[in-house]
Amino acid sequence: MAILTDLFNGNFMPHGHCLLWRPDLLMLHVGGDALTFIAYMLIPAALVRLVRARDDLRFGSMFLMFAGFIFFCGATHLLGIINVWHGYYYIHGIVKSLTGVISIMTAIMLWRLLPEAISLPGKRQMQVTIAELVKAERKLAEANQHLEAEVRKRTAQLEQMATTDELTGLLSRREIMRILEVEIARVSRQSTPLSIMMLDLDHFKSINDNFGHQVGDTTLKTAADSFSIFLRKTDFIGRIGGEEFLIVLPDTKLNDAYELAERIRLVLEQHTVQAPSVPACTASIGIAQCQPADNLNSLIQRADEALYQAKSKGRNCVVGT
Ligand SMILES: Nc1nc2c(ncn2[C@@H]2O[C@H](COP(=O)(O)OP(=O)(O)OP(=O)(O)O)[C@@H](O)[C@H]2O)c(=O)[nH]1
Repeated sequence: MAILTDLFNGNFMPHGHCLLWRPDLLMLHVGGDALTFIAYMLIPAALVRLVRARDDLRFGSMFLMFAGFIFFCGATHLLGIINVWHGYYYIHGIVKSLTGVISIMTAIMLWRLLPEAISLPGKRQMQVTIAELVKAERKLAEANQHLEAEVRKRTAQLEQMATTDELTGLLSRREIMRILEVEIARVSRQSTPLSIMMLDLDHFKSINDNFGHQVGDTTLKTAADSFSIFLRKTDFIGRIGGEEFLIVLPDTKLNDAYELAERIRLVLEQHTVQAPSVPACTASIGIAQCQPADNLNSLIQRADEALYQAKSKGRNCVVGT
């Protein structure tokens, strides 16, 4: 209270040459310096916070120099207030000199950075660049989509090539064997019958030799078509060798497989005549029903043995085991 009274009655007069100061003049100077001091402490704090928060900030060291420079300016204003009542002119001088040094350094740094700062792209230029980037990105996404579609198409083609025999369109050897393995596993789980048919065209070599490879190819295709007519949707047929085919018949007992084989054999004779000069093609067929102890190899072997017997019996016949 005593200080406040002194302050306003004029007794608490400034130091030194300021003896003539009046209370209103004193308030004006002290108030102005105090506000400037507060602002000059808050600004560096904000700048330091900004630099610490944004590691991608350009000219971060310049911001820190500004922070230091403003801090020292604030310190001189603080000493300006203190020196009204005390005579710390020496300290004030040192702080002013430091402020001067850091101000000069900041100014030099600013001038050195100026060309780089001026050359930074402006807002409009940035907008143009962003628009170009967005356009390029869209084009890239389109190209990517196109590429993905192409890869999907090629993958489907490769899958098709791996599972299908190119000439006849039937399943490939690998695929029909894979299916047979699955069906054998199903037999042991569900105890349903499963039969297979091994079919080999007779004297096919002579067709090739007498009428050419192309006629041989056509015969193979026609034969494949004629087998397929008799098969159910649940049956599978594949080409497992040059003129050798394997038919997998789920849910089929040996007798039924035998009947089906006879029908296929008979129809083949009629279907494979391409021209009056080309003789009809016949087939020898070996069939086998899957037994509980069978695996892929043993089942195939039994059907193969039956086929061999059919060949030995004079061909164009069916043998079952
Ligand atoms: N045109 C054609 N011929 C093929 C193809 N694959 C294999 N061959 C031919 O099929 C013939 C098979 O001959 P062989 O193994 O002696 O059998 P085969 O003449 O039918 O005699 P058997 O089976 O004992 O009745 C060979 O001449 C092969 O060149 C093919 O994709 N196209």
